[in-house]
Amino acid sequence: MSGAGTPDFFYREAQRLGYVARSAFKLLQMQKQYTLISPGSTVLDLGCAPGAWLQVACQSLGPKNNGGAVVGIDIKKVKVPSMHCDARVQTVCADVMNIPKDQVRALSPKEKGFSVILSDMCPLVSGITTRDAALSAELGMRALDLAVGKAILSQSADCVKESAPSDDYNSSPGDNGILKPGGHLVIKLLESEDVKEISQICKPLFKKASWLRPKATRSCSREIYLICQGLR
Ligand SMILES: C[S@@+](CC[C@H](N)C(=O)[O-])C[C@H]1O[C@@H](n2cnc3c(N)ncnc32)[C@H](O)[C@@H]1O
Repeated sequence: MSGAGTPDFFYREAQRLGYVARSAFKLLQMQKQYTLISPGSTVLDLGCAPGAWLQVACQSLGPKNNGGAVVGIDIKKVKVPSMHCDARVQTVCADVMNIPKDQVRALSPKEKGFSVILSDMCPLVSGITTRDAALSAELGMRALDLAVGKAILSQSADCVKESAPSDDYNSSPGDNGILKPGGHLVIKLLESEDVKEISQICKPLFKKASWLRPKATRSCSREIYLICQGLR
């Protein structure tokens, strides 16, 4: 709903087209601009409730005989929407900050990892701008850690900081990510100084990293998406 209590354009469109939330239009715009999901993609959707991105991701896989899979994780229990989703979509209720990486990998087809990782996770907004941005950056860094693994992340973070390895990214050699080479990663963040640092960490890891503020973003929101394409 819009601020005045009247449904806005994207809310009405979501209702008309059978999407469970207006956020569907954010992923639809990303698909149109970047074609992140293709027939046969294996998609991990972090923070998937209520399920609009699950719907768009499944639609983007095309007909069932193209194969592919969509796995959603949310701290809330999510029922797979009946519209626009099929048996290729499954959801798991878990805290992404705590679930072991191997457990997430085990959810991918043949445990081979994912070709697309989407994070639309956001913290419960307190209204304290710096606190909300810091929590959002933590969720974003966790998505990046799941994607590329702490080993690679610590190297890239050290290059950015030009300092000793950060304790946050201490790694073991076997700590690999679950995003396949060539894969794509989307991270939602709330604007702050931290987001610049996250994009600096991502740039050398991917062929391309760009920012997008989708048209469906509410004007009062500070959210912005980092679109990372083609894991090296
Ligand atoms: C903006 S909503 C996602 C909307 C979703 N992309 C859609 O289109 O339906 C953000 C979600 O992130 C989830 N979330 C926040 N922190 C999380 C965490 N640590 N683990 C799992 N989910 C989390 C919230 O429960 C919430 O459902």
